Amino acid sequence: MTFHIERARPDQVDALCAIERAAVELFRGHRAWRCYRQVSVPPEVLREAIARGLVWVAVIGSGEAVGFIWLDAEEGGDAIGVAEMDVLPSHGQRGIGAALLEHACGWARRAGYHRVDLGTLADVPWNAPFYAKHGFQVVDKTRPEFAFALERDRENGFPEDLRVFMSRPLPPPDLADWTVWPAPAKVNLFLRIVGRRPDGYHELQTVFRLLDWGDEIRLRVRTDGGIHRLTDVPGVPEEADLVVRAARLLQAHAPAGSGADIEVDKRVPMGGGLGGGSSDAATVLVALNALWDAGLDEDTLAELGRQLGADVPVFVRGRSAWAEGIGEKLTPLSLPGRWYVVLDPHEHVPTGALFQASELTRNAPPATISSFASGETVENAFAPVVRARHPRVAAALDWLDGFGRARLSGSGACVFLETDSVERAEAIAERCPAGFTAHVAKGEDVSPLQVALARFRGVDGNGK
Ligand SMILES: C[C@@](CO)(OP(=O)(O)O)[C@H](O)COP(=O)(O)OP(=O)(O)OC[C@H]1O[C@@H](n2ccc(N)nc2=O)[C@H](O)[C@@H]1O
Ligand SMILES: Nc1ncnc2c1ncn2[C@@H]1O[C@H](COP(=O)(O)OP(=O)(O)O)[C@@H](O)[C@H]1O
Repeated sequence: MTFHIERARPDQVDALCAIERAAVELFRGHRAWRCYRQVSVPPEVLREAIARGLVWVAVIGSGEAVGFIWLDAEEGGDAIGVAEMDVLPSHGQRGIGAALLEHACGWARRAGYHRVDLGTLADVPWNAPFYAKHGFQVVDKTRPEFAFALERDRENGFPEDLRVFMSRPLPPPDLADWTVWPAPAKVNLFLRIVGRRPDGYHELQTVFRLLDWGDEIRLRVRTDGGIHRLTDVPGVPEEADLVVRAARLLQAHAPAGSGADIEVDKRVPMGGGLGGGSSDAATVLVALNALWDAGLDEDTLAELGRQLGADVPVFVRGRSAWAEGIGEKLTPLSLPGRWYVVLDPHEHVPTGALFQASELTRNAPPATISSFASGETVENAFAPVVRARHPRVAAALDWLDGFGRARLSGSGACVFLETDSVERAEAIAERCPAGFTAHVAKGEDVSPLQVALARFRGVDGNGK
């Protein structure tokens, strides 16, 4: 039987939960059975992992998913964990688990991770012995990174003596092959327009909150100077794509012959006010600067970014920030830990046209960081204009307003609500009306791109 491995889709969540339930049946009679029977994969958490590209499925000819692997980046640092791997018992013994494991480890290596960790059972042949065959070694279970998992085991009554933690070191990524980079989305926690420059651009004040969710950019260095985008982005021709424009802009500063193949996994809605295109461009600038050994400093990269779009510098610098000017004068902020329900009304709002709207308030009195921090300043100058012109966005704001204070991000069309806990954000997202799409994302002070860059730098220790 042939199968292939691909990224899981959100509509496969139920099928994957069913695979997990079926796989657990193999533990009947084992000491872990009682615990496995009671605790199952939370679908909403799995859905969030799928949205972050951390789940892969094995699919057979009929299109049926028969196994999956789920990586968990929560551990932080240079390691990534295997949260779950299951294959339908009816499809066991066919190398599907091994292929899923290799696929996920290959991705982790290309993303610059140094190690894959997992927790499993010592005495079950398809657990620890299987992983040992695939390069994992038992490690000290008192290591701090396993404390949380052990605590959960205790709560769930899991047989602690049979629990082992295993690690597989990953070789450094081959920098001449594909490498994988995050391009996080942002929301604007408020947005005020305080003036207009002679060139027509608007002076604004905003707070950019970077998120832990976004697009994925894959890069493969070329030595013939070619810049090629290998994936289609609907509505964006190759030459107009900000990833291609960013690479070309950087080329002038890179060693002769520097080129790249580029793949983009678009997850962030385009023209949604979440800065997806700007973030893609920033990721290309930052990652190719490292891969090409171009040696540009952050200020120079941010200036190149500004030439591509007002929102690009914040993604290059990679800190949630208070912004002024056209969005390029940035003061990093350390913001409280918050989660966001981001609602996509599936509407395209043209940024340029909104900035030209005659009814836009463009002479607001300047706000201060303290008025923002006190919660007094949360409005978005575009919101009344977008509400009046785009009824779908107005409907999304009204629905989300039912749970708290909904806000527009940037010039829209996406709207969001800030919450104190991931559980509350997920509970709201679960109730998302048909016709809108909800995403749950965590606010980050430091961009996942900077975290990835640090991982890659750690690979050879010389700043590459
Ligand atoms: C409104 C914001 C808020 O974060 O975000 P989005 O809604 O795009 O995410 C940004 O200011 C958008 O930045 P970005 O999308 O990079 O804008 P650009 O490509 O530079 O400009 C698009 C058009 O918007 C207008 N523009 C943009 C920024 C600015 N400060 N003043 C402007 O007048 C210009 O007419 C420009 O032609
Ligand atoms: N890689 C890209 N991803 C998304 N949009 C892109 C890209 N390259 C160019 N664009 C163009 O930039 C526009 C704005 O994109 P985006 O940054 O996603 O939204 P926003 O500026 O509203 O936050 C899109 O409508 C698209 O035409």
